[in-house]
Amino acid sequence: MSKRPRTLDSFFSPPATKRSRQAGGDTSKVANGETTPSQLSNHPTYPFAVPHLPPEITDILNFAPAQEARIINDRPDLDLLYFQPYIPKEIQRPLFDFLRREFFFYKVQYKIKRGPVETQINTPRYTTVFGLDETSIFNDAGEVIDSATGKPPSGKDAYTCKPRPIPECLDMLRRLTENTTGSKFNFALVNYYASGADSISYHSDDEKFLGPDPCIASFTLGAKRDFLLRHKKTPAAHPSESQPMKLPLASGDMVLMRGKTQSCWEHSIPKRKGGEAERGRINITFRRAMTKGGTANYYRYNVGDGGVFKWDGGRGEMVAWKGGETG
Ligand SMILES: O=C(O)CCC(=O)C(=O)O
Ligand SMILES: [Fe+2]
Repeated sequence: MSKRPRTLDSFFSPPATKRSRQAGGDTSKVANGETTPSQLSNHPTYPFAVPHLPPEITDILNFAPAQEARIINDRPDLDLLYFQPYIPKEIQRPLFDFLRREFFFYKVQYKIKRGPVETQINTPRYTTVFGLDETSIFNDAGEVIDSATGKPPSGKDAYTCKPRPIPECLDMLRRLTENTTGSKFNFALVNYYASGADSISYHSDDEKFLGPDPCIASFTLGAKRDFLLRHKKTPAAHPSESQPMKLPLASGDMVLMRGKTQSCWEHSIPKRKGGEAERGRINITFRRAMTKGGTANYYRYNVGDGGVFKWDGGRGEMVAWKGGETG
């Protein structure tokens, strides 16, 4: 476990002593009815601190997975575990509301060049990311250090992005997922699909920096959305290339994609008109990146260089965060 990123919660958090309710203080109920200031995860790379999950959620999250997994491996090269659900029913909504309210999100834009043609891409969903690949860890002061030498990576080994530790509220789910699956994860990617117009097009998460046959755990909270899977094109033209498999992912569900799923299949969340999708959906994927290239890639495409967005409960939408107040 020495190579896991640290969350620095004890370093930056207020003391855990119980106090009476303070005006404007960040409070959460405890079992005996008293309130205590929420503990916070913070780091110089965060625009604002992220509270720990309240005990009403953690007490029940500890019972996850709520159901045993169904194995889906009856199509060529496909290997999935499908937990319906993984997150217990009582906390699906509170956990969705908490994560949507407390995270900072981004709307990443970038250009791709195919031959002479440059195309502007506007990512059709909100994203955010936390984690650090296997070559480095966070020390107790929150600095990135080389996993082997304990020194800050420098020269050609230095990071050009600013890696962020996984906040405790997500790290608890990461640890549970490691226990359930026996796999290790050092990255958490978060997508927020605000409406049916938000989507992710067909792709596979088969980058070299994840190593061969990566194992990826993918959680749904909030609105149900269809998850489509199709086999990549082959000379044999499998029926699974033209007839995608559809999993209607509901709040609390988790799909573990493993084996040859990434190398041989693609997946997507297509756009949908109206209905439940308008209520918003959070997707969390836990992954394990092996090289610095993975860290650079994940921050480029999930944080980018644009502004911060934060959920505005009054307006019921993500709004550009002005800085200063942490809502
Ligand atoms: O939202 C989902 O369920 C899928 C997200 C996904 O495929 C990705 O982030 O790579
Ligand atoms: Fe994906």
